[in-house]
Amino acid sequence: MQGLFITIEGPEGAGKTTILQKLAEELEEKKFNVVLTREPGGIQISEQIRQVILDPNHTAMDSRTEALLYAAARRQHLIEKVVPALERGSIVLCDRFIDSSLAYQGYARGLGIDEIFTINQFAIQDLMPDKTLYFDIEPEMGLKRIEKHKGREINRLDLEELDFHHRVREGYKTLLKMFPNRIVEIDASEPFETVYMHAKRLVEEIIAKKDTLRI
Ligand SMILES: Nc1ncnc2c1ncn2[C@@H]1O[C@H](COP(=O)(O)OP(=O)(O)OP(=O)(O)O)[C@@H](O)[C@H]1O
Ligand SMILES: Cc1cn([C@H]2C[C@H](O)[C@@H](COP(=O)(O)O)O2)c(=O)[nH]c1=O
Repeated sequence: MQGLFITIEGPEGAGKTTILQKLAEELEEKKFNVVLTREPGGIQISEQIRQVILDPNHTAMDSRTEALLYAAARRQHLIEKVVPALERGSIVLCDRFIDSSLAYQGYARGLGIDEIFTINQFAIQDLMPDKTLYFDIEPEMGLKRIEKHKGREINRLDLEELDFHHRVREGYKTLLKMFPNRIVEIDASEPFETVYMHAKRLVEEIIAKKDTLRI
């Protein structure tokens, strides 16, 4: 495909959404076609699935149901939004993708990284990101940031115990070892400008390797 598929990953409150928004604005100013989107969500059907998954009242949700719902939301979002954008030659910046399922459901919930990869393979049919930026942060620091973030809804996964959030981070560390060529780590505990400049430099390097992207 003509475009570039970049995903951004990390525990809660790492700064993914804020940095992606700024990056997208700057790339658009430089005349790139950018599609900024998120998972679960990004299109109507997947946003509705998101509400079901993340509703804090849904405490009875089974872990496998949760994993399948994330994969279903991913499938629809990929087919309706990501693939057409890549075919048009856009840069797709996606806030979370398959690695979230591998870290949260596969590792932290204990369902198994390989098992979760298999059900997701049915959903994505080999369409993996070109590059993934992993924002690393201590869960305590990330959770403190989202507590302070006015207007940020607290969802069902935010409410998991601290141990769960530590396992999520361990899960991501495992993925870094499994996919060393695709996933690159950024220290997200640094001040905002430092994290932003690091992410921006990496994205510019990725773009420079692909010369078909400018409008
Ligand atoms: N490097 C930083 N230092 C301090 N605060 C930050 C930094 N980056 C982002 N923030 C602030 O932390 C809060 C959470 O940021 P953001 O929503 O971007 O995180 P996130 O990784 O998308 O979180 P989640 O995945 O849980 O939605 C926001 O209030 C944001 O302004
Ligand atoms: C895609 C995906 C996400 N999750 C979790 C990670 C977060 O706790 C929420 C999404 O909230 P955010 O504010 O948009 O970051 O869902 C997951 O467990 N598995 C996934 O595949």
